[in-house]
Amino acid sequence: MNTPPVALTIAGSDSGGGAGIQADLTTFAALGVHGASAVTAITVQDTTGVHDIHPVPVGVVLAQIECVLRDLAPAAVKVGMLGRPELSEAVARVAAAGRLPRLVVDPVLVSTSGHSLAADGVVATLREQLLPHAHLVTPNTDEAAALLGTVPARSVDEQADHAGALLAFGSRAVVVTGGTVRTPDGTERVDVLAGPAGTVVFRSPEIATDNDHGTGCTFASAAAAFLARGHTTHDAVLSARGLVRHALRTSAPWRLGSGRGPVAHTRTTCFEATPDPTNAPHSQGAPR
Ligand SMILES: Nc1ncnc2c1ncn2[C@@H]1O[C@H](COP(=O)(O)OP(=O)(O)OP(=O)(O)O)[C@@H](O)[C@H]1O
Ligand SMILES: Cc1ncc(COP(=O)(O)O)c(N)n1
Repeated sequence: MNTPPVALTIAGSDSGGGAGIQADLTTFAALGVHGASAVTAITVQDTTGVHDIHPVPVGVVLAQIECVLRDLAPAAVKVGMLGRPELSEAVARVAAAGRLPRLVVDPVLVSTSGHSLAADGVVATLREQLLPHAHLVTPNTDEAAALLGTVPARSVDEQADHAGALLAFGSRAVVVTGGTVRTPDGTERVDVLAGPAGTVVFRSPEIATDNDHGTGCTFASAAAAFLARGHTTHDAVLSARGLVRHALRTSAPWRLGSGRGPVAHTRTTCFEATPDPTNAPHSQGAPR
């Protein structure tokens, strides 16, 4: 049996298992990637919300990162909740030293349940210190607006403008997720990828579900896992969308918890076997 590629997630723990480290590790496992982790914070969290946050000391987070980098040589790294500007700065220093390969940055600021997951100053340190070293940045429309100091995109064109504007902070590619467009046939979900070779718009029908806690973490960690497996940025984004859509469809009828339930990370192993005609890019010019 071949040795699996390794991916490292630097993220917070979600005790409810829907987002954060728990979503990342189950997603890595579903994609045949060995998952290593550096826990940045322990959140007291369930499907109804975030009830408390206990930050892990910066030195302890760095020690976890160091020993994983030394021993396991990850092929890709995903960064989620950092929570504090001093931790963003510390992780950015490791990235600036060129030690975080194929770095996927999910700029986690607020949970689906509406709780702040980032203190003042995190937006500025992400933008100025971490983003320049990222291979791919995966903000949703609200996070993109916060990073740009503007209001969330209201159209696909504005979403594409925001993705392009975020590229100016120095990352190789940016995908702004979570746009919605109403058509005569219903609502579509739109993600816009901008990179060195142009802009690609992905549009697919919305999947009706209350179980969407953790979509952003699952998307970003799936993209990191596909990059670790050698996919191009465009193909990693396309496949990550496919995985999230499969997870949303599978869990749509489930009832887990009394709030917004988690997507079905555990049922994503065979999603590649099922071609998904609803997941295709709308325009060409893919970043490589
Ligand atoms: N109801 C849905 N139907 C189809 N696709 C969805 C739905 N909800 C989210 N997605 C997709 O999930 C992926 C993650 O994007 P999303 O914008 O939800 O991240 P996020 O807001 O950061 O998530 P989180 O809730 O974890 O913060 C994107 O590809 C997005 O299009
Ligand atoms: C530890 C942690 N990391 C990230 C999120 C964001 O995910 P969501 O927006 O789905 O709540 C979260 N809720 N908790």
